[in-house]
Amino acid sequence: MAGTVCGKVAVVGMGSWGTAAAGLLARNAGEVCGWALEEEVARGISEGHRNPLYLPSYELPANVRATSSMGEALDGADAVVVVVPSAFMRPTAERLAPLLGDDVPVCVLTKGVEPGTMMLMTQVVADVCGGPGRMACLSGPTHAEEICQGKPAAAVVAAASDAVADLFRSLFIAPSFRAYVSSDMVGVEACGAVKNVVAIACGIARGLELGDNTSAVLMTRGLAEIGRLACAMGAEPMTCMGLAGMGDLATTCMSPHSRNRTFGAALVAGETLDEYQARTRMVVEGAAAARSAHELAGRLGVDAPIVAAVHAVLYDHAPLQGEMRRLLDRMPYDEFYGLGGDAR
Ligand SMILES: NC(=O)C1=CN([C@@H]2O[C@H](COP(=O)(O)OP(=O)(O)OC[C@H]3O[C@@H](n4cnc5c(N)ncnc54)[C@H](O)[C@@H]3O)[C@@H](O)[C@H]2O)C=CC1
Ligand SMILES: O=C(CO)COP(=O)(O)O
Repeated sequence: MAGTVCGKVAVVGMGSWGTAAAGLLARNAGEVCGWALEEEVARGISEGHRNPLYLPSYELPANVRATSSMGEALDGADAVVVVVPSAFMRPTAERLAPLLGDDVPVCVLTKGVEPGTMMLMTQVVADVCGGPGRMACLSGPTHAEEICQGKPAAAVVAAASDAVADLFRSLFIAPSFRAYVSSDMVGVEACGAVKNVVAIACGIARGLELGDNTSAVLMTRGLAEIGRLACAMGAEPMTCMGLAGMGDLATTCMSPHSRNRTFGAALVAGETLDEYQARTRMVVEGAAAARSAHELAGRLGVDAPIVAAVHAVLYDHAPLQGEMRRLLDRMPYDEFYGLGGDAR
């Protein structure tokens, strides 16, 4: 029944995931008000209950509206969900800061690492808006296209405060959407950012028609790499085995809905990142994450060969086949090296 958890939730960013998330939240909040960059999106949702640019076939519940005024979206909100692409997180947080009440809880759905600072997305928002204790993140295998169709899915809400995690769990839970809880914010966010890089590698392999064994190897060794990086950042190892790690890696590497995987295949066909993003209007977070994850791996002394290969292809003009060859030519060491296995 609408409105049982809280009165108003603001959703900042009405792209694909913001739109689908608003539909979930509308079951448990009295009112959901989205902030959309595009006037046309705000109008389409408020007047016709559809987002004309992202997932236009999805009819939003009647208690969802949208505005291009951040002040109007935030006015009287009991909770805020932020879901703009990672590149716009800091400027968006700067707009949010003067409008956000001191104790209003904030849940970030964006996946990425800020270049330069190497902050995770909740850390960026807390850095600008203050109140790290009110922050949460939600991550997992949640392609917006399938959430809108009511197909079963699940995610994990991580927060330092149990009360904040419980609030967002209650806000997101729906008959076909399960929301688990965790206190490992670093683990959940690190997994969500780095799996997008592995998905680009899987897309490249698919474009090169390398077959299902290759995809499975990239996913499995990618998960080991995610584990090494996330743990070096302070994550709990088990988080990588969960919805934000293995779960999201699987859907992003296998699903035709994945922008990261599709972009990898498009690269093989000769399309550039800018061309792909302009054509689809959608964000490929793994491209930016490849830069940050590669730099983080260097800073933390973590072996991350798949991230390095994607980085080389995207930013050093390295040939795709050559990077694949380089990965294959590496000496295989202990399968769980860096994760409790021997250093041999
Ligand atoms: N689409 C999905 O199924 C899922 C997406 N995510 C994550 O959610 C985040 C947002 O992605 P999507 O909702 O898919 O977006 P999208 O790719 O569908 O749309 C792009 C979004 O960027 C916004 N935008 C463009 N320029 C902007 C600016 N200057 N300032 C603020 N916003 C601007 C657009 O208004 C639009 O909302 C990403 O981090 C993505 O990885 C996470 C889970 C699922
Ligand atoms: O994070 C996602 C699914 O959980 C979205 O992945 P893509 O950005 O590759 O579509």
